[in-house]
Amino acid sequence: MHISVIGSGYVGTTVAACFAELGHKVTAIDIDEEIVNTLNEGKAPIDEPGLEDLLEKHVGDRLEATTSYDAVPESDATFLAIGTPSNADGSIDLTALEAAAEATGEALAEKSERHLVVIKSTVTPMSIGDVLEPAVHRGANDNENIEVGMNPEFLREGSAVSDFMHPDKVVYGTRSEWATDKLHQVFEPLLEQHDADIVETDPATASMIKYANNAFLASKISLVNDLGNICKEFGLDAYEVMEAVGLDDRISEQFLRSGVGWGGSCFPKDVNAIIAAARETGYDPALLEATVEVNDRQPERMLDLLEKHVDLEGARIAVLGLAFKPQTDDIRNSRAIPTIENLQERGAEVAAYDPVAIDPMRERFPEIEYADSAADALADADGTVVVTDWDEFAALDEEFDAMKNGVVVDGRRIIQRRDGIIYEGLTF
Ligand SMILES: NC(=O)c1ccc[n+]([C@@H]2O[C@H](COP(=O)([O-])OP(=O)(O)OC[C@H]3O[C@@H](n4cnc5c(N)ncnc54)[C@H](O)[C@@H]3O)[C@@H](O)[C@H]2O)c1
Ligand SMILES: O=c1ccn([C@@H]2O[C@H](COP(=O)(O)OP(=O)(O)O[C@H]3O[C@H](CO)[C@@H](O)[C@H](O)[C@H]3O)[C@@H](O)[C@H]2O)c(=O)[nH]1
Repeated sequence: MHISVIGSGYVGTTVAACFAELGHKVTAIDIDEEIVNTLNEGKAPIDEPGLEDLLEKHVGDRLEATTSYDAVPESDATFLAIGTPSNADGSIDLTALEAAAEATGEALAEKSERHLVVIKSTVTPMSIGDVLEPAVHRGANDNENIEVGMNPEFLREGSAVSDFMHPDKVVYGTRSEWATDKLHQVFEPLLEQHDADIVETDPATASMIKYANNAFLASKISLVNDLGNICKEFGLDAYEVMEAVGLDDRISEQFLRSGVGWGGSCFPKDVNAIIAAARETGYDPALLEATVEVNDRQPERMLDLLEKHVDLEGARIAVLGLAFKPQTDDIRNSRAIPTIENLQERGAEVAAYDPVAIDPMRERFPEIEYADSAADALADADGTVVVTDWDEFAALDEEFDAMKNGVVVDGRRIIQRRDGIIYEGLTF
């Protein structure tokens, strides 16, 4: 099949490269010329394990990038993977996606065969029928050959390629059997090599499945953090407790790591978006609001623990980890951001370190010190907070001896306890 993928960010680039790996011919379309040029050199515009290998293999052969929508009508199906950021009130901003949907429609106005336009972006259920379908049809001058479907994406950053190639489920949100068959043709090569559940439903339900998935996972972590805070008050180790709880199949051992909370480009945006969409109907989503509240409190709790040992006014505090999770340089909604802000409010001087995410954080906080290594950040520090669970932090040992005052507050349970440090786990 020939597939056009509109938007070459985290999702679009991964999807385009993986579709090519599955044997499809792919045209990746983005309005950003720099991204398009990078892709056409066989390089990845984002840092994801395995992505560049796929691009090197397929660019110039099955995969091509362009800023033009000309290839859209020549393709058999079009996937839209455009960002859906948050508005100030938490609702999603559909401006960029709506523009791309309309441009896709325009490119398909004269097409005489049926064509499926698939929303890959995360969008609230009502926005498909209310905004995106009308945008595609408006652009296409109501060409009746054009149909819109929804295929939510569940990949995680840091393991995007592997997650895409090994999904638990593939969701087809369509309005016709023809569209379901078309989506199945796209995913057949993947499903031949990997056994995944197929969910066939309508577009609005498909998009709600995505929100319910993320809201559930974020709430699971917030619940574990709430229980973890209680464990800490009782002098108990939440990790020991949750390891046993996770043995219950109904709960599962995944996403039970308590600590400084969840960040990234999805959980905060998506939980707030579904809260905002629910409120618009008049419903009060009390549990999801608590999910956000517990998460917002964790960085402050970490600093309260630090302040039990160190007067933060004028103190030098090492912040280990800036990315929202390991294996990525993405700092969007990283827990490091409220941690640094909070340290600054309490009068501390910050010495920050991350193996890959210093450059993006420098744009957000140009005024703080960035160390070249964890050891440099720790040298002469009055205290340390651990925000991201990078493996290299687990290997730290005598580096702690260079601290002025060896207080370590571990927000991810990654640091080995040793003589010479005063260790405080956030929930253990
Ligand atoms: N990042 C993830 O891990 C992830 C996982 C699952 C779902 N999602 C969802 O997928 C969607 C995309 O997320 P992302 O992180 O890839 O976004 P992103 O911001 O990284 O990428 C979006 C891309 O779209 C391009 N673009 C904007 N307008 C365009 C237009 N009119 N035509 C062509 N290209 C255009 C931008 O230049 C950018 O490269 C969002 O709805 C997000 O919630 C993201
Ligand atoms: O037990 C855990 C697991 C995760 N986290 C934190 O949760 C956040 C999100 O982690 P993760 O889910 O691994 O990364 P994302 O790339 O944000 O992926 C989520 O968001 C994507 C975008 O919607 C979805 O596609 C994925 O299925 C969903 O896991 C990170 O800050 C993690 O540190 C914890 O605190 N404890």
